[in-house]
Amino acid sequence: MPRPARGHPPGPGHPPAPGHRPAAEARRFLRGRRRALVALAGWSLAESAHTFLGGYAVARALDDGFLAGAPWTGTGWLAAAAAAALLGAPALRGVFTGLAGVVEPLRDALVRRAVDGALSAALTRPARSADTAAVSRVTQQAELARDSAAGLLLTARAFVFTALGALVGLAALAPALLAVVLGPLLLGAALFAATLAPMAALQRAWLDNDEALSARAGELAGGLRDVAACGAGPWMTARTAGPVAEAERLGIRLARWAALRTLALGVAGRLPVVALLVAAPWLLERGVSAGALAGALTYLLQSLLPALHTLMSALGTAGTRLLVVLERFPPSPVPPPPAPAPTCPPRPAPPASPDPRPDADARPDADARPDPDADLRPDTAPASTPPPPTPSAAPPARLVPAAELRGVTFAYGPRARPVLRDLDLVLEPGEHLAVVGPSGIGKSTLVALLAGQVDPDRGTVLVAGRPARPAGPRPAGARPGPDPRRTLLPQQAYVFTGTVRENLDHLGPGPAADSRLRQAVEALGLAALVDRLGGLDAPVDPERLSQGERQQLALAAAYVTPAPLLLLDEATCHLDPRAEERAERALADRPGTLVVVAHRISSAARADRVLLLDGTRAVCGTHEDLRRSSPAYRELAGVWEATEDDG
Ligand SMILES: Nc1ncnc2c1ncn2[C@@H]1O[C@H](COP(=O)(O)OP(=O)(O)OP(=O)(O)O)[C@@H](O)[C@H]1O
Repeated sequence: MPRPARGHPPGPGHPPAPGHRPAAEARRFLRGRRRALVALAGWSLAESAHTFLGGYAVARALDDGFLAGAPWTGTGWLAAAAAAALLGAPALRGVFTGLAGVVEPLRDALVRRAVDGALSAALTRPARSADTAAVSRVTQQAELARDSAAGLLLTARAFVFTALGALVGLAALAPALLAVVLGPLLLGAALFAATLAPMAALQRAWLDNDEALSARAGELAGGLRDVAACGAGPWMTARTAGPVAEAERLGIRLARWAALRTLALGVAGRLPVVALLVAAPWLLERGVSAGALAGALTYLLQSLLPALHTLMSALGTAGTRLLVVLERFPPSPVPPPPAPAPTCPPRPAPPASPDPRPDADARPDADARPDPDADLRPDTAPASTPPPPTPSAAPPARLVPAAELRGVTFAYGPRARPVLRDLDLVLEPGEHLAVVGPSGIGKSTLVALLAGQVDPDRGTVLVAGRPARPAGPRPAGARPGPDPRRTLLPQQAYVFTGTVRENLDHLGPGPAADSRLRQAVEALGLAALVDRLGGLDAPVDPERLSQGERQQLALAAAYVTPAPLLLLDEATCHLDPRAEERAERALADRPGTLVVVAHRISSAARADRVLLLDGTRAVCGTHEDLRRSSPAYRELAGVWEATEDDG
């Protein structure tokens, strides 16, 4: 039977994980590749020899050769420059080999991380739809990251070593040349560097907004026909106007920064040449030769400026792209820091009033059928069991909590991601709690912990002050059967071939009085059904009951039981909203504590408090509190309201 439609807040495709710092991780990665980087630097140094010779040979060819009337000497210097360029080829080959030693492991690491992330998400949250984006991360995005990193590394080292060769060459020709060229060069580089961080931040914001816009457009596109039929165009426009305006605003800001970056390129690329030409007479006066001036121009125009231009473009495009792509990969699988303990503390203590159950500590007689109210006393340990862990934080005047989770962490397996982490929850006697959250988030797991079906990996689960799942063998003389402290109703109602009476009182410790059964039938609105079946002693054929009727009988049985804690895990999912409301109100009014895994907003709104599970975060409060303070709850409530309206 399909479960009722439920949703969880849509989010951007794969937003960067909080605390995910690709730049820091990149530094760590590079530190681990020192040998490959040193090889790359060595080959780059060899390659930079031809940069040095490029300008120096031109200067010598002019000063010692062509201008000095020795053309063969000049030709010899030019031939030496050409030979250096040819000898640079093996060095270039070495550069690419060194580069592969850095970027191929990067690609492998990213692929591994994407596969690990997708597999662990699939194992821990199988209920979620498949992470199809992982395919793109394993193929295209990993390639993109590898190519961008290679381009960036190649141009960065080309610039560093070209600049080294050129600056050494300028200093060798005439130190005065350096004084003229260095100022504008550094000014342009500083201007460019200043644009990097703001542009990266803007590009990231632009991308996030773009993803949010596509998600919203996708959401709305699915209902276009209904939007047109209902005349909801203006509403739809209002829903998308925000991201569209934001895209425009970010686009304009990006364009402004791009203009500043172009200016920086102009300053760094053209100003040194202009400065050299303007300063030429001054340089000549100081004994700088015509050949040295021509050599300096060769350094600028042929080596330094192209390298600078390539570096700036690469940083601006490949650099930003790399940063953004890396953010799409799940962070490295280091154990996540413990999440701030999500707490659901007890409700404020009621004003000092006498305990309505004066002998709350008295153990009900195990064999006699106690009156309903007496049955709801917190069940204390029999004398033969070890003393319960005392909830030491509880002030003396407070009742023993109906149930308590302290720092509970639980995972379905030693290597699985925890479903619940460091969860604190205190349920007061008589309280009505609704547990909500997206599919597969851990609501049933929480109920299973309270029902003592599973043990927490860390932390404590207490029911009526004692471990939810008592350790060790059953004390001698203790009656077998369900734990009298709680009753769990799962989604699939248990109704068996027997009489109506047997189906109603099988959860209790013994036969229930007729008056109690009739009270349950009345409270749950089952009179018509019981009459149709032929009364309390009529036989029940479960096959001839609807799913809703089976759930109603099971809910009536829970009403009859004296268990002080009732756990409903979607036990009303086959009831219509009115029948669900009637059942929940009846069970909440019955003395005892009620925990309901809710699948309708109306069900959550009825509860005293709502616990919203949302990944490692959990928030708790009244329906109104959460509506005000929790965007995730508002989103969930919105989806439910839409579903209920449709229904
Ligand atoms: N027996 C199990 N073994 C392994 N994983 C499990 C088991 N039971 C549940 N899980 C996983 O634990 C996570 C929490 O499951 P749980 O049933 O508690 O979620 P839920 O919020 O109740 O979901 P739903 O609303 O869909 O019922 C899910 O990812 C689920 O696949």
